[in-house]
Amino acid sequence: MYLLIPAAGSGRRMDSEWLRQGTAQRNKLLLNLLGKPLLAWTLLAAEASSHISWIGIIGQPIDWDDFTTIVTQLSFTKPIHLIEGGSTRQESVYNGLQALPPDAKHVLIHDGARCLATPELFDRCAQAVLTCAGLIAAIPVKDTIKVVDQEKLIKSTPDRSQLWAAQTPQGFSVPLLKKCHQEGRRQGWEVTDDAALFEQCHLPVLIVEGEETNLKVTTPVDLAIAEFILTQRLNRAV
Ligand SMILES: Nc1ccn([C@@H]2O[C@H](COP(=O)(O)OP(=O)(O)OP(=O)(O)O)[C@@H](O)[C@H]2O)c(=O)n1
Ligand SMILES: C[C@](O)(CO)[C@H](O)COP(=O)(O)O
Repeated sequence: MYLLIPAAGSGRRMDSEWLRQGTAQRNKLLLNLLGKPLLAWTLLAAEASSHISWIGIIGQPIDWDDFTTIVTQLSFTKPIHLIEGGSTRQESVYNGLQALPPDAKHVLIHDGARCLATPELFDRCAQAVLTCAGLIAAIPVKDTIKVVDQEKLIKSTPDRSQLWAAQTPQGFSVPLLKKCHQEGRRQGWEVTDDAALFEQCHLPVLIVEGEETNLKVTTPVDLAIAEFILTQRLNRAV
């Protein structure tokens, strides 16, 4: 199974003081999490998955030396390719799709920032994508969600039983996802995940049970929570 890891973001929602960590401002995926860069944890889970056989890291060229160091230090056995990212996640994934080998039939896409996804989740998604056109890992929403207008007045309260929080991995048939991305570019659609392009093209996307711990490190609080979860996990493994 082919895996693309978008890792070309700028981490605007991560406080800039945190991003500096005493040096120049850098990609949040290079932040230290229990002695390793955040991205290393994501890659370790992909390496441990029994279904992933090819990994493409989509990054900005300025980070490539750091990414190469991570890969070298962790002695990965799977082939890892560096692909140039774009100015949005959508553009980065588009570039990733163009860089897949021509024989790639299915692909998983997983945010570098979701560094707590387990190898089992990768495997579950990799198996399921062989039987459907598109899927995403997701979990039921725990909060009551409000739709709000510009004046911060509540407009409605959607039925929670129909709400799921989207995660990654997201998996797709490569030719279909390429077509959806092309259509999105043609029509100027701006989306925050790949499933949204499938939806806009009226293609079905299946939900695969995600993981509550599979959070996306977006703000400093997320980094603290990730550290806590990872510590618990590592202690349990001892
Ligand atoms: N131009 C971009 C923007 C984002 N990403 C990646 O998409 C994933 C999800 O994005 P997010 O967490 O929002 O990361 P950032 O864009 O870095 O954060 P922010 O939105 O706070 O700036 C991350 O792994 C990020 O590196 C990417 O590959 N290319
Ligand atoms: C793909 C994603 O992780 C699903 O939750 C998410 O949409 C990434 O982008 P975001 O802008 O941080 O929501």
